[in-house]
Amino acid sequence: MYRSVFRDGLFAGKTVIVTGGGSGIGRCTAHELAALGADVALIGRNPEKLETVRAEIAEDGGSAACFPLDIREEGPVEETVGRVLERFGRIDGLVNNAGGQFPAPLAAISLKGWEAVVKTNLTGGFLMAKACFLRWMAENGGSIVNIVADMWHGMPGMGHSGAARAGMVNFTETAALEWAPCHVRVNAVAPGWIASSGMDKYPPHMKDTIRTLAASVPLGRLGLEAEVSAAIVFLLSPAASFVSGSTLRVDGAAPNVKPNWPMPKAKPAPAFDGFHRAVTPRVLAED
Ligand SMILES: CCCCCCC/C=C/C(=O)SCCNC(=O)CCNC(=O)[C@H](O)C(C)(C)COP(=O)(O)OP(=O)(O)OC[C@H]1O[C@@H](n2cnc3c(N)ncnc32)[C@H](O)[C@@H]1OP(=O)(O)O
Ligand SMILES: NC(=O)C1=CN([C@@H]2O[C@H](COP(=O)(O)OP(=O)(O)OC[C@H]3O[C@@H](n4cnc5c(N)ncnc54)[C@H](OP(=O)(O)O)[C@@H]3O)[C@@H](O)[C@H]2O)C=CC1
Repeated sequence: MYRSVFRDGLFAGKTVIVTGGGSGIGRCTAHELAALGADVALIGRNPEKLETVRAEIAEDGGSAACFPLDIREEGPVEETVGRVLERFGRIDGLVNNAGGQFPAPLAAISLKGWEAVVKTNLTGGFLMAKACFLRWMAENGGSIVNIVADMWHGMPGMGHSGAARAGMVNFTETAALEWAPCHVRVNAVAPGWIASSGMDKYPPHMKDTIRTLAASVPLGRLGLEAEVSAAIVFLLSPAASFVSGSTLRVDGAAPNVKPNWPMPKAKPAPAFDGFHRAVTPRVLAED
């Protein structure tokens, strides 16, 4: 009889860390994993949000524990990964989901703001992955899923975050290569425009801009948190046992839908001048 890989208890006896597990896509992913039998380690800065999700999971009969942490701090990251191991005895999966940004034009981003975003979306994911690898996965295998966003060809207002996400895609591909001999798979999920609770933090005019983007998405709407979680869970699971180094877009076929945030007015681009004409190949310069 054929036994499908997709079955109840798919994650029974497994432990998965979900960063940013106290809200939005992370919360939804934590619920999905717990419903499939995983012990879930919830990470985020706000202990109350984590505790709410832990209690929701417990009420559904699942298993979760809270580990308040700012993923940008190396010492606390290592200490927290150690505490997850003490609590659950193993780490089979890591979902590097914690992240975010404040939409702002590049010229308005201070060094402090740039570093806050890049450390959240790139450095923190690296620290978490490295700690899980060194403390457990190098010896026992595992699966890591990094949440990014498809902004690597540029996105107005998201320069800090886009640079970090592009870096995270490269990190994903490099870690997949370096850690393959240890049976550690590393993939990324790139959500498009998702109607998540994370968007609640954006100012009203930006939320309005995002709502209007729905019409430009080929599938005709914003995505749902659960639609991103389903992709994350697939990549974590044995169903993806030959998938590593991939970035899976979950965006309704909308990699190029860019927001029209209020940005400084552009000056017209300079015209083709004499200097350029002098160095332009003859065939192009004839007229
Ligand atoms: C087709 C593909 C589509 C892809 C679409 C992608 C769309 C993405 C959507 C999402 O990601 S939705 C939800 C994600 N959640 C959030 O974004 C949460 C909100 N953001 C944050 O919490 C922060 O941005 C953070 C960096 C993630 C958290 O860092 P931290 O708490 O350390 O930040 P702050 O203390 O608030 O600020 C630090 C520093 O940053 C500067 N700054 C903050 N806001 C602005 C701003 N609006 N403009 C310019 N600079 C800003 C500022 O210098 C702060 O320093 P000080 O004020 O303390 O000097
Ligand atoms: N919604 C969307 O359209 C898209 C979202 N994404 C990305 O998906 C991920 C989830 O987003 P979403 O659920 O929408 O938004 P949320 O804001 O709900 O989720 C972000 C989570 O990250 C946590 N977090 C932020 N900074 C840190 C930190 N330094 N250390 C630990 N935890 C941190 C937050 O918790 P706390 O504040 O308590 O620390 C929060 O729970 C993010 O990386 C986001 O950028 C990507 C593309 C599109």
